[in-house]
Amino acid sequence: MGRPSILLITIMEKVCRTFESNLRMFFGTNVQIYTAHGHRELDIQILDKCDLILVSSKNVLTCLPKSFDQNRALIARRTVHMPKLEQLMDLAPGTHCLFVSNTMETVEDAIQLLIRLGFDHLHFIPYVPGERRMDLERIDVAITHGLRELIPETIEKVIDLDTRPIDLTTIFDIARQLDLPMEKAHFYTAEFFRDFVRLGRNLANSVNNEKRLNQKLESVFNAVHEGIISTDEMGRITVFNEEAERILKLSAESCIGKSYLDVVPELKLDKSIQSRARESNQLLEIRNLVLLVSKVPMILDGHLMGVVVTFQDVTIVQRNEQEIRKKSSSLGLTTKYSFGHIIGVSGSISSAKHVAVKLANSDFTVLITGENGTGKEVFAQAIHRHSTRRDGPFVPVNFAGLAENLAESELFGYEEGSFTGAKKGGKMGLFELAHNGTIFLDEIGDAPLSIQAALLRVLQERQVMRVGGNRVIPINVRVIAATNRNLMDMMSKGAFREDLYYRLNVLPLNIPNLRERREDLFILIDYFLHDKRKQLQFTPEVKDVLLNYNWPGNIRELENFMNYLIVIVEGDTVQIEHLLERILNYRATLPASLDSNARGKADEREDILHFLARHGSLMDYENILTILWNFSKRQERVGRSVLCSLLSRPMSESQIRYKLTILNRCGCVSSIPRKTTSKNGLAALNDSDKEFFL
Ligand SMILES: Nc1ncnc2c1ncn2[C@@H]1O[C@H](COP(=O)(O)OP(=O)(O)OP(=O)(O)O)[C@@H](O)[C@H]1O
Repeated sequence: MGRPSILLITIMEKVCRTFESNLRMFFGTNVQIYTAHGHRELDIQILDKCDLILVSSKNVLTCLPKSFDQNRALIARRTVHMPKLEQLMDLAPGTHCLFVSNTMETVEDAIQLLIRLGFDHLHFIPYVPGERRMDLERIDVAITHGLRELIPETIEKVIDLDTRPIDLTTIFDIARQLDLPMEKAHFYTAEFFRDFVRLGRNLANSVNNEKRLNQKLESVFNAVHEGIISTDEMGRITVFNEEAERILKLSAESCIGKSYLDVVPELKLDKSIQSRARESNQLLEIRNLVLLVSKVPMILDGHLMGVVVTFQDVTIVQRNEQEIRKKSSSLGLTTKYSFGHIIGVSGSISSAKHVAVKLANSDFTVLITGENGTGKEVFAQAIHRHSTRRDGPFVPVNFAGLAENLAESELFGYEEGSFTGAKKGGKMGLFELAHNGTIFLDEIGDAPLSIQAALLRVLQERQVMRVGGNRVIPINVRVIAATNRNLMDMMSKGAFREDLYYRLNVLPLNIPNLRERREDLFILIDYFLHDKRKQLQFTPEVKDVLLNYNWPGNIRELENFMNYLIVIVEGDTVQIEHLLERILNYRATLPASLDSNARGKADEREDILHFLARHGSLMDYENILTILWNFSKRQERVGRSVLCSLLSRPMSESQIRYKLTILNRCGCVSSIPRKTTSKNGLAALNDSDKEFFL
């Protein structure tokens, strides 16, 4: 007996080839295979002699001769090429898919199979060219099994699932009918299941990726300061973030999955769903609140996927705005100074300026050190103004003036009801206020240890949590800290955290004190006077005193002193008597040699002359000393007013007072308080008037 024979009859040649290769894989050479396809005449002899006729569809049967015994024919059940299905997985629910084939039977059969395989979220539209006219306008994609040529040209996106192979059950039917061995069955089944597993794995991966993406999106939604509700195209709620829960006082759990009409019908989303138009900043009254609402329809590949609604409580928006406005003016969130305002030509200030410009070009944390009033804040503002954050806020915080119990809520803000006295609606912290700008932590050395720990956390994590809150708020701020204290010293005493110090001291900048740049003194004085539109001259003596004063309050002290002079000087010249006591009486440091006995008299004389010359005109000193010498010869002492009257070059009382202080300081003149007689006749010591002698 010969091999059993099968005649394959299909309309398309491609289908015939696929069937042949499917049967070969399963039955190998155990069957004789004949093929017939298209509208070519059928070889009746072959039709008669074959044991089994396998046809691709019922339609084909109608083409066979009437005499043909239909019991010998088998209609092939068809499956789908599994890996090709992946292309359908990216299609959004509701996508309009034109399913294209050559017979309606094939189309319907293929659609049924896809729906059974789980693609029931797609909207399939059967299509056989020429069968009926249809509007192809709303079609998103055409799907076919290997018949691309039948797809209308107007459709751009095409998914070809390839010719459908013979289903496994048909293979088993053939084997049974022809009594064929099943030895290769496992190849076919293995192939089939391998594709299936691969498809499943890819599907699982994409499900996992989607899950991860969803988790990320969820945390983004929850970090946002606005309520967010998202629905699908039917108006069913799919997202309900934490802020939405807080504003509407509803739990996400009780809302998700429900129609928005059952939860917040006031949103009136039907209009957005129908019109697909976005609506921004509508004021809606919902659950006794006035909300500022925006609705944005989500459209993907021309399909409405749902609507995203964002909203804020208007009272809070207004309060925040007011708070920001208030803060902007009271805290001066805008800067006053730039590098142009930093006056001085000395080497030390020029090099500090030079370094600061470089620091401004980076975004790292800066630690500015320097004495009181040297201009640390001026530098901080100039750095901010010169940086890429110049359009953002500059928020100064002074730790010296911040009470420990309020520091945390001031810096990080608080939520409503977090402590007694907390404002309704909570409050934004200074770090939040400085978002996208610079925060200036002034007098950082005065920050209590508890706040140092909190600051360290913020600097490390770049996010804050309001007092009494449970969500983290990401912040993007540049930190500039400043101090006049010796942080190293404080660290060694445990008063300043080492880890915080190293977080702050990324870019150090030291501002010189005024004593280190005396050459800038009169440049600064001119600047302040010019700024106040005042012209003042300084006598050489006054200049000398000012140059020798130690300016412990630095530029701030100098600026205040200029303001004082502007008020008290009546003419246009500053005389010695205009100077403040503390400046006048400042004990200029004597040369070390004057205190030492080790050096000879000549050296000593030289040093004294040098010292006197630095504190005024030597001729004036000579004039005073000559008068005192004449009195001393008679063993007499002399008071300031008599001395004044005897001078050949006139000097004012305060000039005399100053000169006598200097002479006294270098040991050339001695003084004792003058004895006066009081009204009751008793002798009294008058310390304000002294008598001088050599
Ligand atoms: N180089 C400068 N040029 C002009 N004015 C300056 C300069 N430096 C400081 N000033 C002025 O000196 C005053 C003190 O400056 P600033 O407040 O920046 O000092 P500070 O070092 O931050 O002081 P503190 O340590 O007390 O906080 C300011 O009014 C400022 O106008």
